[in-house]
Amino acid sequence: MTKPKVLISDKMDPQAAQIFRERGCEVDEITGLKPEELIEIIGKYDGLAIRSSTKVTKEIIDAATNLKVIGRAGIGVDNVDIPYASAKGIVVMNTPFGNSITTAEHAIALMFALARQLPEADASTQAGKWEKNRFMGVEVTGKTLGLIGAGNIGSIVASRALGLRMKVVAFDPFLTPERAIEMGAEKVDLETLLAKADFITLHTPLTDQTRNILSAENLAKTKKGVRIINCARGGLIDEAALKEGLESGHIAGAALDVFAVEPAKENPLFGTPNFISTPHLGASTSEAQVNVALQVAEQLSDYLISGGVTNALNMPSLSAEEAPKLRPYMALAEKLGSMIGQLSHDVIPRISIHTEGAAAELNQKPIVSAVLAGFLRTQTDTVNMVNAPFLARERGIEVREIKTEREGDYHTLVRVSVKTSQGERSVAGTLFGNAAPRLVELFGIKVEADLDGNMLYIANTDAPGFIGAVGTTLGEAGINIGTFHLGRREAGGEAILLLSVDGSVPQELLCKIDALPSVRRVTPLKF
Ligand SMILES: NC(=O)c1ccc[n+]([C@@H]2O[C@H](COP(=O)([O-])OP(=O)(O)OC[C@H]3O[C@@H](n4cnc5c(N)ncnc54)[C@H](O)[C@@H]3O)[C@@H](O)[C@H]2O)c1
Ligand SMILES: O=C(O)[C@H](O)COP(=O)(O)O
Repeated sequence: MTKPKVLISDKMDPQAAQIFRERGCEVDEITGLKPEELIEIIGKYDGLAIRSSTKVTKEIIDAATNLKVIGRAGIGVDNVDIPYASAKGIVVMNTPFGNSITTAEHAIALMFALARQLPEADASTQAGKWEKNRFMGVEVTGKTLGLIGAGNIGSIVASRALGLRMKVVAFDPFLTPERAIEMGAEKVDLETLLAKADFITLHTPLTDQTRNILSAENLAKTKKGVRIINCARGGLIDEAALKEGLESGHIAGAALDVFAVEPAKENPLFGTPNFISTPHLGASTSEAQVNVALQVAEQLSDYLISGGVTNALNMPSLSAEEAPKLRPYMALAEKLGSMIGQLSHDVIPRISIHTEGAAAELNQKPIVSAVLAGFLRTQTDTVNMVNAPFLARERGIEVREIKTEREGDYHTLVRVSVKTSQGERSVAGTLFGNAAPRLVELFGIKVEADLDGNMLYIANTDAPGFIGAVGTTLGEAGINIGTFHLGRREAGGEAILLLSVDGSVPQELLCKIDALPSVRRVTPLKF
């Protein structure tokens, strides 16, 4: 097996490269690439490991013809076009916890820097001024800290603030009252937070809802003398309005680690009184960088080597332990999806995936994605497990999942049904020896077959001489039959024949078979 190739395109702890190599990947570390340089080389890589500097745009993704996975050593993935990566079937992962403590500590550090004007005091003292009377600070004890966003980082900030004897109020529409109590924070609406907080710290992602959450209008609602910290994302604060607030003295201080445009080599806020900045250092401690580098390398190599999926933003998780157990089911699911796709000539508004027995005890998401991938591959060859649910949604296909834990006729069974204009049609399969996918039922007729290579599906009326006629027709055309599987609803009634053949069957021969007495329909299949 050729080794998967990974590119590390942002500065990362050297342990990342070491892990990739130990786990069986080839790795190149090339940082500081311009977009056109990345486009030039990305085509040869299976995996891409990044931080926030590499922007994974549509153009990069289009050039990444072999790319299977993008791993963000960190939290924010706003530098990756996830919808486009999903549409192209590329898994996007991040490391959601590795740098949270470090970033929370940076927010607390900036809060103290603001409270005691540390950067200005340092600059003045080192300039030999000894301005003891110029720098009058404020205590944080007893003050109210307003958290906008109370997820991983926000909740760690809350715990540190409580240790400093601050009161914490939190605005987060997704924060449950129970979780707020557990955090020791008071859940409030944004208006209340703006009115009450002495310090405001932001910890949300940048979304359509959070963009400019501290707009000019909202900044005007803050308490006079408020101090604002942003270690989350540029774009959450209206920078021009912040500058005005600082200049007017309504805002007593602001500390930004992140900016609307990065790298922020120029920014109107620079030089404003009581303004402190750091160059997106929230995650920059040796501890956090080791954490995220190890995690991203482990996650990417797991995916590339064994199919394990952890912390993916566009695909269900699948642990490296689960992957070997699920792999034969995914193969079965994909074959069943493909079979029903190849045999459906209608618009399909609904697909139902029913698992029974052992299959029902497994993680259903990968099985469902595999069915959809198999089904949609008959319509597009750019589909895979990542983009299949997305494409199905785009095509208006309703997807239903049904589980029956008790066993039926088989110890384990996956059934795929589609709604057609003629009603519900289904195929079902099991695993032989817990490993080999096998069809056991087709359109309500029991028939056992391995679904492999080139096959022919023939629907016929059960009649003597039919099998011989098919064999002779294929034989005369020099087509060898590999396997032969028969099923029928009742003697003399609806029947099916599934054949595996060595090589594809040309159209004229299909027409000849179609013209044989008692044949109702013939369809070539490919697995
Ligand atoms: N400066 C840095 O170097 C650095 C380092 C790590 C993370 N970050 C950034 O910090 C941010 C927070 O990270 P996290 O790990 O805590 O994320 P998280 O997903 O754990 O928490 C985000 C919280 O924001 C809340 N939220 C979402 N929409 C909201 C809205 N409209 N109003 C209020 N709250 C809303 C969510 O409910 C969630 O609780 C992310 O943007 C991340 O990229 C920055
Ligand atoms: O979202 C994150 O994890 C932070 O913004 C860290 O970014 P960085 O890896 O570029 O320091």
